[in-house]
Amino acid sequence: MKEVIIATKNAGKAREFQALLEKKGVKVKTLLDFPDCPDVEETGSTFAENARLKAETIASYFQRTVIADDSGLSIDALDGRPGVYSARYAGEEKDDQANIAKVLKEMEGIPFAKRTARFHCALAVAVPNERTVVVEGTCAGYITDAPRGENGFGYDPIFYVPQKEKTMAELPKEEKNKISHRADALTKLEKQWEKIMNGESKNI
Ligand SMILES: O=P(O)(O)OP(=O)(O)OP(=O)(O)OC[C@H]1O[C@@H](n2cnc3c(O)ncnc32)[C@H](O)[C@@H]1O
Ligand SMILES: [Mg+2]
Repeated sequence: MKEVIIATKNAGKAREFQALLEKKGVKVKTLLDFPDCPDVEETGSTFAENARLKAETIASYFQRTVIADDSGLSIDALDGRPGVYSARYAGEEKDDQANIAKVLKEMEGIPFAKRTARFHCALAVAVPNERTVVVEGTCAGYITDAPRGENGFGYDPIFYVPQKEKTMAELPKEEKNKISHRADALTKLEKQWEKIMNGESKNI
């Protein structure tokens, strides 16, 4: 079975990539399998820049093809925040509960119709010494006024998906994986997938 390294230390993302890529017959390794792997500082100002930074650093570390995911939540009423700071919105500990609490506090009193938001996912595919490819996916919804559901990770319990009438955390994982920003971004790599798996990104 072919194998790909996803440059993430986020266990929630790791589970989703495992499920999404299993369907393509690809085995996923993540940085959770390589505890000595260096941390990459996310100094970019966009999801795309950060995804590229993570993918290129880790591809050069392993001298192998690596895919990185930089993602987050943009809320219109908060001028796009938490945005690229989604993981650390309430502090360096990357605490999902604290991040959710901070968002809900900032959204107090805002009516449902103005609680529009969007998940973003940038995926960067880096092959050592070749051109990096970056694609982006999104998923639109609304911020609830309280968390609901146990599935998923991160901001899923407060992200309401109107076409499902549920929060992302109330959806079974198979359902999330059909509509998520991550699934949308992966679709955009569909045509190049064979080349990526053969490490030929310059020909993409
Ligand atoms: O950088 P890596 O190691 O991949 O892990 P991370 O958790 O730091 O990941 P990001 O820098 O991309 O930050 C993304 C944050 O956005 C949130 N997020 C991303 N995708 C999400 C999803 O599908 N559902 C809910 N929240 C999500 C979640 O809080 C993440 O911590
Ligand atoms: Mg990160």
